[in-house]
Amino acid sequence: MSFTGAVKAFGTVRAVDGVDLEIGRGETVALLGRNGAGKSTTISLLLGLDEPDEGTVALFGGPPSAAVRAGRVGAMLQETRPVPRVTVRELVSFVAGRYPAPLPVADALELAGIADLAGRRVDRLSGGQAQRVRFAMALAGNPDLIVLDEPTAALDVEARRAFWDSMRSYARRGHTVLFSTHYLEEADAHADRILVIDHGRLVADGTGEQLKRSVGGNLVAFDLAGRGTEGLTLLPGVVSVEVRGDRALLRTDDSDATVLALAELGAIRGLEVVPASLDDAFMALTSHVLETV
Ligand SMILES: Nc1ncnc2c1ncn2[C@@H]1O[C@H](COP(=O)(O)OP(=O)(O)OP(=O)(O)O)[C@@H](O)[C@H]1O
Repeated sequence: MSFTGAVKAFGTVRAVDGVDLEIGRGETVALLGRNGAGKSTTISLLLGLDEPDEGTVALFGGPPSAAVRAGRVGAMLQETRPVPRVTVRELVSFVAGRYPAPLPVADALELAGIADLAGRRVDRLSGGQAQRVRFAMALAGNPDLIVLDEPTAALDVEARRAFWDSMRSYARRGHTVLFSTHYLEEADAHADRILVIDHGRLVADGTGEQLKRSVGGNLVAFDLAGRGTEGLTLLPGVVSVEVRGDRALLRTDDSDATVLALAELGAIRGLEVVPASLDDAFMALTSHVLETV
């Protein structure tokens, strides 16, 4: 699949703002971003539910709508209205029947971990169960590509684990998987490749390790104790500055130099130096340097 200079705007909001992207067959890719970053809009373009205002989006070498019509794509989107009075098995069978070479329904239910719910009515399921039914619907056609928009949003820890196991088994069969998430840990644990999107732009593309390395370093935190944040971005080593309550968090690629400079300023109350975590890496990629508060 590819995006070439893709733009999608809603009024003045550029939800997708010039994205260039290639994803190969068999990759498991996470689309990572905060609320409103542009993940769902990217997915809509990919599925042909929306047209780009500029640029192009291609899926299996043609327009997304053609790939979807040919049954090559399965999707699990955030909002799907429950269909009353049908059972899980009926619903998944119905979806499978619209594809040229579907999985046996029992396999789709098994893969999604809901074999035991087959006879239950879909409008009487818990949020987590309904989520897994949507996953079974996405798998049902045995598509080459499966697209999952925040697939674990309604799941508890146990169900999440089961979900990722299922997703992995599906990916191991050689299928391409693209999922969106807010959680870097999830992306790192379950994707070969992470695309970080912020304000509609791709700000990083690589493995979890690569992301950590590219924005690594340390975090130096201290109590502001009422002082301002002016000039902190200019201190040696400092890459970005964030303020949480009365604490300043400086991301630095030279913590020794940063700490020495802070000491000279007398700004060492509650000083801490910790290695940047994956979450810090994500913050650094998607938060903007604060000059002042
Ligand atoms: N149909 C629409 N009309 C107007 N604005 C929209 C529409 N769809 C999305 N937007 C705006 O485009 C931006 C990107 O939204 P999008 O839903 O793609 O983000 P997201 O990363 O999926 O967020 P979330 O994690 O909250 O689902 C947001 O500012 C959103 O308000």
